[in-house]
Amino acid sequence: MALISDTQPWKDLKAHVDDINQTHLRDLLTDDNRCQSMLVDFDDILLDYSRQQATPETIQKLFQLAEAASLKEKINRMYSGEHINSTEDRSVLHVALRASRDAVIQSDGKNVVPEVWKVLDQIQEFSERVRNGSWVGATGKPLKDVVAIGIGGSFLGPLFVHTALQTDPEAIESARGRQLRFLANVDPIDVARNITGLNPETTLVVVVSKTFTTAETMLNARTLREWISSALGPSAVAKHMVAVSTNLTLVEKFGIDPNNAFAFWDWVGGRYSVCSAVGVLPLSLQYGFSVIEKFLRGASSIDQHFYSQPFEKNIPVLLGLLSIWNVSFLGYPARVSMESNGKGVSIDGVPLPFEAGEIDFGEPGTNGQHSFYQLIHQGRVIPCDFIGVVKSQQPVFLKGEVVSNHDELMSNFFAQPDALAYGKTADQLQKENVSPHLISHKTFSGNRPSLSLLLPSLNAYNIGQLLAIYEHRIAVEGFIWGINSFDQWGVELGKSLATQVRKQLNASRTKGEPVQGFNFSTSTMLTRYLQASSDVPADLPTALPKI
Ligand SMILES: O=P(O)(O)OC[C@H]1O[C@H](O)[C@H](O)[C@@H](O)[C@@H]1O
Repeated sequence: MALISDTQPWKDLKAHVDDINQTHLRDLLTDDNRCQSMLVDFDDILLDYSRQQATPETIQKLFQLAEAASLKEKINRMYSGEHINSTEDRSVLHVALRASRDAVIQSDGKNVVPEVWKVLDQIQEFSERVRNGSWVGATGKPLKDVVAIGIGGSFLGPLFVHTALQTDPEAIESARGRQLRFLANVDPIDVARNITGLNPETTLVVVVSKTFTTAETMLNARTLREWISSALGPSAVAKHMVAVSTNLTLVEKFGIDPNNAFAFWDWVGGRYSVCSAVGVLPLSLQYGFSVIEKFLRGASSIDQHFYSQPFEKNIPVLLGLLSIWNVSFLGYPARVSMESNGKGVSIDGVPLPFEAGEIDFGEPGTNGQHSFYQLIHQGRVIPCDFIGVVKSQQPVFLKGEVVSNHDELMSNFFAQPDALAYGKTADQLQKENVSPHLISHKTFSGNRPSLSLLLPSLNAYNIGQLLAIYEHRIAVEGFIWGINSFDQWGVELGKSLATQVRKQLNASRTKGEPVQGFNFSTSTMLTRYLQASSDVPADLPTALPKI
């Protein structure tokens, strides 16, 4: 049960922090050989990590750490379907979701690729029938709008891809006349926002839930089932609701025809499920299967790259190692992560004596410049990823402007990393005749790490690549830290406490039972809430948003 922090390479890196603290990015960036060695080119994607607080020596030491953590073996074990998610005794095979039809990927002695393609073929067929109007709603009208109900991994991945594709020329063409909306939050306001302007007669609801038990999703699903059946009669549900789940028994119990259920498997983690029917079904309904197949191919290209490239040229490995360096050695707390790596114990349950996992935030375009960049330039040190695209999805040129609108955007992409790295010294400011009382305010320390990822464009294929790069980076970090990036026990406690509150609210409203079993603060709040909302009927009548 050795921890990675007990190994020599970890200790060497700890000692190396002092060397790095003597450097400044301003100086490191003058070394062209160093910078050249920190560029990686793959399939027209360019990674530049020269603005990391690292020297080639740091990178070598990180490779030694990777060796001590048996990174290559762990990657191989993932691809070969071993149960690396040990706390749930499961394989971790989201790479199989985008493998080519003839690939062989085993889980529990069985090649899973044919099952994957069976569902993909089913999605292709179904989405084409809906899109070409041969599958119609209960009143004979084509279903042009889709509401995908799901939360967490059953929402965020598909939303990311949808957001990126919405402005892609090919995707726009194939989505003409159609709408895709996502209903995640359980707030009734979100139901109201979602159904505004939609007609049940022309709407298809896709219920997306790995377990088919998530409280928010199931309540939203029952709400939209009511929305459909109160408008079109209960038999309309069969034509207007389909499901994506690993639990097909519960899908049937809910009242959805098993023929209209799209399966996936317990070897797909919720957060890694966008390439399963979770994402592929709603996105194919909106954009057509052929566009989404390109997205899968992009992800697959990174899967092969991650599996086969040596570490020096391996984008997800480099990103993962640099994250480890920033979080566990330089002590920077933020960057990009999802629930996967927010752990306090190793995969064997040993408390970690170092920080693992980062806090994730970001903004598209220059929105960040106008909100939180002040903090990252002069306040806390927060390593940044800048993701840029060479070719805009929607170029705009205005006569008389100095540059195109995309060039304007990209000016910031190129400038910000240098602003963070170099900063601005008091000396420079004096030379510019800045008044003495403003010098300290206008000084930028610089030496703030970032990395840049330049993609050729943002079409479905590149979106798939971007997704897979970030998925695999998380895995690399988890493999090195020795944590399980594939379970999420940390979200369970809140859910079970909510169950206790739900029971109390029901008992108080229906039987007038006093609030009990909670601490002083929660009891006071709950009592206040119940008193102030005593007009909520005990026996709930059906009432949908009046919008
Ligand atoms: O897809 P479902 O079973 O409804 O789960 C939805 C979400 O629930 C949990 O909170 C998990 O932490 C997420 O990983 C998951 O994506």
